[in-house]
Amino acid sequence: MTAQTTVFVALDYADAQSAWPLIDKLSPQECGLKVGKELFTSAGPDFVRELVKRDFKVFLDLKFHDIPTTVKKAVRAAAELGVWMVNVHASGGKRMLEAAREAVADMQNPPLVIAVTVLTSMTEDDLREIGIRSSAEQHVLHLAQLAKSAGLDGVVCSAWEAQAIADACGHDFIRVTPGIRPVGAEQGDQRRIMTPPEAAALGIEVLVIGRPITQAKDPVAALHAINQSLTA
Ligand SMILES: O=c1ccn([C@@H]2O[C@H](COP(=O)(O)O)[C@@H](O)[C@H]2O)c(=O)[nH]1
Repeated sequence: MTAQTTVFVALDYADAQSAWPLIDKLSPQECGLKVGKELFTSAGPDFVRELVKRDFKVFLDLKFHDIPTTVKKAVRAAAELGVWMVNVHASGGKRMLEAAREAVADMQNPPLVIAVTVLTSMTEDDLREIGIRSSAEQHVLHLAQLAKSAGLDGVVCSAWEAQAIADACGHDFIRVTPGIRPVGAEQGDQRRIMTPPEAAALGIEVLVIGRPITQAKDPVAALHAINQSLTA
């Protein structure tokens, strides 16, 4: 792992019981943990609090997307779990993004609040189907600048757009990139993908990696190999 690139393991398990065997073998020094919709819905807030208690940096990936008041309350509830980072969808608009920021403004140790731009599973054909005519990179940049102007800390994007975001939004605007695939790993439903060393070479702060680790024969060895590849 380089000084600035950290792997967050996406714990996309059905329930806490299925997730603990891997978590018990991991240390907060070698990775952060991402809890998404499936595991949070089944395992709940106490599971997240336990990860925080074990000193893991937790990215609670619930991608809130609703009216500003609802998002503000949801972000606050997520933040009070003690997590390191929470997120919302940038396409909820500027007032919604500002509400997300305001939700944690009075906290002593607020989580980072970031916005999802264009899902890494989406192609330009997918964007056209939902009425977006610009290229994926242009749309990601537009949403990243909107998130920046609303005072958010960074964005979820694909590694393909990471350099353009740093150029447009500055180097302290965090880029969180799923869609990371070691050479030979199955692409699955991801479309805008990059290898871990290529992404680290771009200085990307957070690499989110799920199935290439969790579905490996030896998930801990898979994580170690990825961390090694970042420093090679
Ligand atoms: O644009 C996005 C936003 C979030 N994700 C999440 O990241 C992980 C990726 O898992 P893999 O198994 O490595 O594909 C997953 O939890 C997604 O919900 C994303 O992939 N893309």
